[in-house]
Amino acid sequence: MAKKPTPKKKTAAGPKSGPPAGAKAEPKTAPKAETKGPGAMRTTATTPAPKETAALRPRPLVVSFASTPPAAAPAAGPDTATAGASVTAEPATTSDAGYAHRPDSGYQPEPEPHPEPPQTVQPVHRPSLFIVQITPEMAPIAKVGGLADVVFGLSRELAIRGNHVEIILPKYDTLRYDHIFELHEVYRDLWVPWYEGAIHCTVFFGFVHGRKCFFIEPHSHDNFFNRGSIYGFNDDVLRYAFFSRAAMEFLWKAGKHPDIIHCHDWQTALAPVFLYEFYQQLGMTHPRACLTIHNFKHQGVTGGELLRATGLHQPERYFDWHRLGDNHHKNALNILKGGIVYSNFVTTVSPRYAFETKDGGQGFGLEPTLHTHHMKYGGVVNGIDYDVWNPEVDHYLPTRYGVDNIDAKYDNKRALRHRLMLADNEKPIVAFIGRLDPQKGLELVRHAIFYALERGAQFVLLGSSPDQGINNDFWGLKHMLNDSPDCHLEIGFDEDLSHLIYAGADVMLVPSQFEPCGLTQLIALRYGTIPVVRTVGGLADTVFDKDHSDRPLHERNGYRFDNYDTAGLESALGRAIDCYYQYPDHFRELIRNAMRSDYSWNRPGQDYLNIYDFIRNR
Ligand SMILES: Nc1ncnc2c1ncn2[C@@H]1O[C@H](COP(=O)(O)OP(=O)(O)O[C@H]2O[C@H](CO)[C@@H](O)[C@H](O)[C@H]2O)[C@@H](O)[C@H]1O
Repeated sequence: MAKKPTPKKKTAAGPKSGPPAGAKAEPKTAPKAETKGPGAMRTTATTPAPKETAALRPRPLVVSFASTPPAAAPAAGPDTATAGASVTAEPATTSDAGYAHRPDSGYQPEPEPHPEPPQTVQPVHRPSLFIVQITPEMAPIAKVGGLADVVFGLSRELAIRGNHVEIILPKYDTLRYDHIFELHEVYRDLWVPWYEGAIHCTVFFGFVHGRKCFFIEPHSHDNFFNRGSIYGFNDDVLRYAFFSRAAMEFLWKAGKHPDIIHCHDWQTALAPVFLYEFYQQLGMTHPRACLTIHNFKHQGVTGGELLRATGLHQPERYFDWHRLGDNHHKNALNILKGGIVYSNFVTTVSPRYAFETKDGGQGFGLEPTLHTHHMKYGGVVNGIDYDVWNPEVDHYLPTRYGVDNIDAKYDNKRALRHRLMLADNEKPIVAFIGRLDPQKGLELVRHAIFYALERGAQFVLLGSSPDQGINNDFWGLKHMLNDSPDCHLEIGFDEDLSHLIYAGADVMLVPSQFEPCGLTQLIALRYGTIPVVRTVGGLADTVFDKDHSDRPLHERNGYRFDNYDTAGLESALGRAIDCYYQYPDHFRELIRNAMRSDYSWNRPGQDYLNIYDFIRNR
C-alpha cells in the first residue's frame, strides 16, 4: 500500500518548553484526575489491596508464610483446601491409566549444561530445588503473549539462584529453531496413553539461551503441534490435554522426581490432576505442583470426551463440583478449575488481580473455587528479564542509553520515526503494543489514536489478533490514517520493532479492561517511556500516578485512570501530553523515576522460591 510521504524534517525531540506550532492551546494546570484507586502494596491476594499510605510501603517479600502460616493448604490432590482435610486421590487402575500399551525404552540423560551466566544475586543459603516448568509457550522460541516471557525470565532467575530448572514444551513446527542450541533426541520411544491406545512420541533436548528445554514430538495423524501456529484450533483442549499427559509420562519414564512441577494456564493445568490421579500411585510421591494463572478468561471448558482421551474416565468423579465440574455448566468440565483444585499452590500474576479474581467479579466464574482454595492462592507481580529488556544493553537499538544519559533515548525516537516514516518534529510519541484482544481496551485504543493526534502527539501501534474481524478493523483504521505524517499502525507481530518502539516512544498506553499483570508497562518503565494505564490488576500494582498518589514523588512513574471510558482515558493521557509540553523538567523527572523502578525478576524469583519451600515443607 502507498505510504505517506515523509514531511519536512524538524529537530528530533525530547520534551521542550512551549506547545508545538499548530497545537491547540492547553491549560497550564493538569486537569483533575479521576484516579484515586487503591494502592499497590505487595500482599497476598486474600486481602483486598489497601489504599496506599506511607506505612504500607512494599514489604521485601510477597509471600511471607513464616509470620502468617495458612491453616490448611493442601498437600496433595483435590478437596484438601477444606480445613485440615487430607484427601488422598483414589489409586487409578492400570487400565485407567492406559499403561497396558506402554513399551519401555531407555532414557538418555541430557549432556552437561552450558555454564550458567554470572550470578547477579546474593547467594542464599538454602537447599537447591529441582524445578520442572511445563508450559505451552516460552520466549523467544514459542511466544504468543506475556506467558512466554514469564516462563523464560522466571526460569533464568531460579537457575541463577542455584536451582536446577528444566522446561518441557511441545515441539511445534513454528519453534524459532535459530534460538535452540544442540538440539538432539534424548528419548526415542515415549508411548503416551491416549484413548484406548497410546501415541508414540520422541523427546528432544536443547538449550535456549542457557535454559534446559525438552520438546515432545508426537507421531500421530492428529498432527497436534504441526499446524503453523500455536493456538486457534477446534481441538486445542485435546492438544494440550495430550501435551500435559505426555509431559507427566516423560517425567515418570525418565525417572525424574522434581521437587516442584510448575504449570501455566489452562493448557497445562491438567498436569497436577494427572500427578495426583495417576503418577503418585506409580511412585511419583515427591513432586509438589504449582499452577500460575496468567489470565482467567481462558479456562479450557470442555465435555466428557476429555476423560476418555486422557484415561481419567469416571465421569461421576470428575464432573463433580469439587473436582473438574464447571461452576456454571453442569455438563462441562473445566480444566483450569481442575488445576486450581489439584495444585498445592496457585498463583496469579499480581496481588491486585488475585483480589479482583476472587472478590472483584473478575474470576470468570471461578470465584467460588478460589474462595474454597483461598489458603493456597496468592499474587506475585511478574518481573521482566533485564538482560533482554534493558536499553543499556539492547542490541536492537541504534543507540543504547541509561538513566544517566536519557538524551540518547531521542536518537532512538529519531530512528523510530525514520523506520515508520513519521514526521520528525517536536511532538511526543504515544505508543500501544499488545495483542489486539478486547481485554486490552480496544475501543479506548481507537479513541486514543484520534485524541492524541488532536492534542499534538504522534501515535504508533504494534499489534495483531487471531480474530480476523479485529485485524480488519485495524487495517481499516490504518488505511484511514495512512496520509497522516503523525500516525503509524503496524498490524502484525514484530519483536525487533517492539524494542525500538519501547525506546523511541515517550508515552506507552495500556488502557485495559482487565490486566492480570501487564508486561508492556514494566518494559516501558525500564525504557523511560511513561505508562498511561487504567487502574486495574497489575497495572495498579506497578504504576503510580504523577499527580495523584500517596507515594513519595520519586516513586511516581506514570499516569492512571479508573473508569473504562473516554473521559477517563482523556484525563490521564491529556495530563501526560500536557506535562510533556508544558513541564518538560517534570517529564524528565518522571522518566528518571520510571527507569529507576526495579521490576526485575529478583524479587518475584524469591517470592516463588518461598512458595516452593512452603509447599515442599508441608
Ligand atoms: N504485535 C506484537 N509484536 C511484538 N511484541 C508483542 C506484540 N504484541 C505483544 N507483544 C509483546 O508480548 C508481551 C505481552 O505482554 P502482556 O503482559 O500484554 O501479555 P498478555 O496479555 O499476552 O498475557 C497475559 O500474561 C502476562 C504474563 O503473566 C500478563 O502480564 C498479562 O497481564 C496477561 O494478560 C510483551 O512483551 C509485548 O511487548
